[in-house]
Amino acid sequence: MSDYTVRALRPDETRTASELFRAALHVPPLKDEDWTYVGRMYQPGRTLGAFDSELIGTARSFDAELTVPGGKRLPVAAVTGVGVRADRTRRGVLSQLMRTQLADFAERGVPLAALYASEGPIYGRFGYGVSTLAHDHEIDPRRVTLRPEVPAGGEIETLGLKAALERLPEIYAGLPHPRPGAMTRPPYWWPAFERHMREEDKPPVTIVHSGPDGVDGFAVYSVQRKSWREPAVLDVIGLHAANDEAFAGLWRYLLSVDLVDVIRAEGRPVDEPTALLCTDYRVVKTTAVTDDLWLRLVDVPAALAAREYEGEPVVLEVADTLLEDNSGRYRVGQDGVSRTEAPAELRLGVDALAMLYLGAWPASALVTAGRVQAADPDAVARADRLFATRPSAWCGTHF
Ligand SMILES: CC(=O)SCCNC(=O)CCNC(=O)[C@H](O)C(C)(C)COP(=O)(O)OP(=O)(O)OC[C@H]1O[C@@H](n2cnc3c(N)ncnc32)[C@H](O)[C@@H]1OP(=O)(O)O
Repeated sequence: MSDYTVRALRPDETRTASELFRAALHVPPLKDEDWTYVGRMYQPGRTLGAFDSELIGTARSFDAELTVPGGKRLPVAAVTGVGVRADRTRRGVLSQLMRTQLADFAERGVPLAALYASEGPIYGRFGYGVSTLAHDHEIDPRRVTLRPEVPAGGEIETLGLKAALERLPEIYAGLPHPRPGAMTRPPYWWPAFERHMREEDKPPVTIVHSGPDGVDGFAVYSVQRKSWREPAVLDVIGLHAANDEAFAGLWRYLLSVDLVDVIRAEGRPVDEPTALLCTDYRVVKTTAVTDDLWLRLVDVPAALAAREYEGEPVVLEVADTLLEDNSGRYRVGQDGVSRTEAPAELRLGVDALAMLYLGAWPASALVTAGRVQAADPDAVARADRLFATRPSAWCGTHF
């Protein structure tokens, strides 16, 4: 028996939860003036607290939608704000918070949950798997020459902080986000973005791209230089483009900003062709390949049925120790998904299923790593084809 309880927090308790979470991340508590807007990111009823004599752990979530292969958007519970007090870790507090949270998502019929992980070993045990990957790039802009066929791009408008905060929610919502893993940005997301924008020493700059049909892309960046003796770094905080002209136009601008020694663009899609814009492919260095979004299939049959597939069917046997209703065999094919009594061809945990689901990992790689067991070796190539996706999965909305 645990000597603590877990319950949903009242609105007047969320600031204490924020302080606990920030302390767990080694950052100071928010000032009163910041809390006035940051407090708005707490969706009512969605912050859990673990208590013994006082609050010792917390986790929260907010509602959004996630694009799945084929283009449908499914409800997703975006999980964040997870922290346990340093003097109460490794005694099961997070596990209890995660179990309570997942049971709540399942009861409310939310098919997916997702998060960004602070560390790799934490969330697999709760059924989350790395379902999108990202590249970190570093570019020396002085060495870049764009290839002659790169589109000219359209008009660029620069927005100050106030205008950016007012206009970006609508601009983001108006762009197509076709990649599997793309997420909507509901009102509960934007206060954290505002906090990030206000936190920077040098206020970030927003540029908006317009083509013949109006606004079709934007980027947010900031330039940091510790002293005049040190290199100036332009950090691309976000870049979303609806078409090739907008992608080229935004990069043309970023590459032309003066007094910049290094451009860093972290967390970009793995198939984004930034290097292909340049005459010298090597000037765009990939400095890291990282996990982007971790996904959890809360309702396996609903989530499997919502995406599209191509090719011959496979029979998967899924094991889910936390949400037992998900366990069982599924025939997955381009003609649909159904539960089946047919023999299992591939066996996997619900965390490995999340890694397959958006197409980030081929089934064959998961078999090689022992994450999927192939009862029928022929099924591996079929699963590779069935779950493959283009363009590559990417979320690009950190929370
Ligand atoms: C989505 C987000 O918000 S990401 C931010 C997550 N928060 C942080 O990283 C803040 C700092 N860390 C913490 O607050 C805590 O250490 C937490 C939340 C990561 C873990 O909380 P705990 O209450 O210690 O986790 P709990 O005791 O339930 O651990 C469950 C299991 O996970 C393991 N585990 C938990 N955290 C870690 C970790 N960081 N590294 C490796 N293993 C871990 C435990 O050893 C335990 O394993 P076992 O079941 O085999 O014994």
